[in-house]
Amino acid sequence: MSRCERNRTAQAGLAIGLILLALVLVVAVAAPVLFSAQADVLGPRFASPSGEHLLGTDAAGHDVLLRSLVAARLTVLMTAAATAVAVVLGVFAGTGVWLLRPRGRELSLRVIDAMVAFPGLLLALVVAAVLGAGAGSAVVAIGVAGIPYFARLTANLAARISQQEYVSTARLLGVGPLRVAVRHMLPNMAEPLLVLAASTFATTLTAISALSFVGLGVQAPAYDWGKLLNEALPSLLAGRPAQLAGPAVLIVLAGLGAVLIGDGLAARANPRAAASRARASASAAAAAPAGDFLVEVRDLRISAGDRELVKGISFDVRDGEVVGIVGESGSGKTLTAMALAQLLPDGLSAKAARLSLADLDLAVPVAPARMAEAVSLVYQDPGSTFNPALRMGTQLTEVLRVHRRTGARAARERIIDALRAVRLTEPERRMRQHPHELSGGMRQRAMIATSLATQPRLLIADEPTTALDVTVQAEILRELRRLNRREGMAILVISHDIGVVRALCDRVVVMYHGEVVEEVAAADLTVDGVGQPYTKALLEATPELDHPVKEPVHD
Ligand SMILES: Nc1ncnc2c1ncn2[C@@H]1O[C@H](COP(=O)(O)OP(=O)(O)OP(=O)(O)O)[C@@H](O)[C@H]1O
Repeated sequence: MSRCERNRTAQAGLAIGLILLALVLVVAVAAPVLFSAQADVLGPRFASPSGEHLLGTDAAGHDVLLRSLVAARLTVLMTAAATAVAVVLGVFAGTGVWLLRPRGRELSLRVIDAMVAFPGLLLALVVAAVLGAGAGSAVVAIGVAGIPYFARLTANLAARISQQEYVSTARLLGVGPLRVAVRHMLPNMAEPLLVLAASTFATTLTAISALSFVGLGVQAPAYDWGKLLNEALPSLLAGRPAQLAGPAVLIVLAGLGAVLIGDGLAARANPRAAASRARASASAAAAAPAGDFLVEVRDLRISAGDRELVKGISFDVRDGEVVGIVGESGSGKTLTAMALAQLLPDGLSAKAARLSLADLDLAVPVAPARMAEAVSLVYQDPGSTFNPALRMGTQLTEVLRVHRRTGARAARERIIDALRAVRLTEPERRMRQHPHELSGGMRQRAMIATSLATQPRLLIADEPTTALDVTVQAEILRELRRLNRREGMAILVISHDIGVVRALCDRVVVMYHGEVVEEVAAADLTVDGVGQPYTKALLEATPELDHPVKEPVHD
């Protein structure tokens, strides 16, 4: 079956699932109102199916069909409650795990893994036995047994989403972990959590019914489908299966509906396609600005355990200067920038003889609010820079609202001004749009605008044009250069493309295998001007850009 056919089948399944579950819900709502009294009327015992009693009667003389329909409400309520316990507490636990420090997180994940490996129904039986038989304890027991599954999924999703650039951006902006979790992470987990919730509804239904069937769930005179199955057992053994049919068919229909909905939702889940990459190129000349060192890096070493990834590099950035770090993939450019932004991934450690930004000592943890004032980041992929679940306006104004305590209206006006400054068209409309409604170039302009909002001393641009269409690249580079001139803000540009850094930068640091091999003025970036064979090879592999970036700036 082709992928397209599979998708169509899943969508048809979703529609059937929704219809089935809707029917069960209608029965659950209406049947107790319409048939409660009739379902309690006693007729002949063990009557066979007939026009009067379509599925016959039970040992006490109750109409089996009416009791099955009436039992829908209690069964669905218990199932929904137990599912809600599993979802809410599981998501809470999984998010909490992500908020812990790495060691606590690791330990908690191992505990969750062990609980997932423990059979859920066995755990539920233990909990139900401890709490005593009853509908309430069945809900708690089955709900508790479901918690580890949601906790593990949430923790795994949180680990993945926390690597997204919009989360790093929020962290750099000083947004607290709880707010990051609630605003930026949970909305992006909704889809997989919904899929798991739908299939959990089905397993919870059978588990709740199983508990009532073995006598640990609903107690007489109340009844759910599991209890009706229990009562039908003697009839089944006596060769009268009809009594079983009502609850059994309804359990299957409700469970099938939930499973089909889960499958349909899973098929609709549409993982974001990786952005296509293109290469930029450029040419021109620039004057090297002078001034005090804004950034000082001395003997910076970044390690993963005992593996050294950045091996004692040193360089400086002056106030107002545009410095490029160039080198092939894996040479340590991004890690160097992340060390400067204090955003190194877990498991990596940095030490340096000196690592400073203006008066901030970056070798020790700096309060996020101060970091947010000092550094801004522009990432490679403008598609993943923004949270897809939030409107542009909400996220663009976040930095001002969190740090400057700026009111919503004033923050909006400032950001609209900033969007105008980076020449984004129709800024008011953009604020109302979601990230996917903007082109890559627009999103990158918006990112640059928001990174200017705190008037940072240093802007780190990590491959700012790599993911953009080739026609947009030169525009964005020109925009960065213009802002550098106008705002006097220093920029550290990370790129594997020597053409980009030559076009944009005053000075270039060339990295190779975690070391600085050469530092050279951008004006000297010619095959004859550089000293190292590695830099020459990079230059020889670089095409020229048609449009100059360092054109005069007229503002
Ligand atoms: N979290 C991590 N744990 C372990 N190793 C890592 C981690 N992040 C990066 N590395 C390794 O560190 C080295 C430098 O990575 P870095 O991302 O700084 O390279 P880069 O020069 O920016 O490359 P690219 O242009 O591909 O992003 C690479 O070998 C990479 O595999």
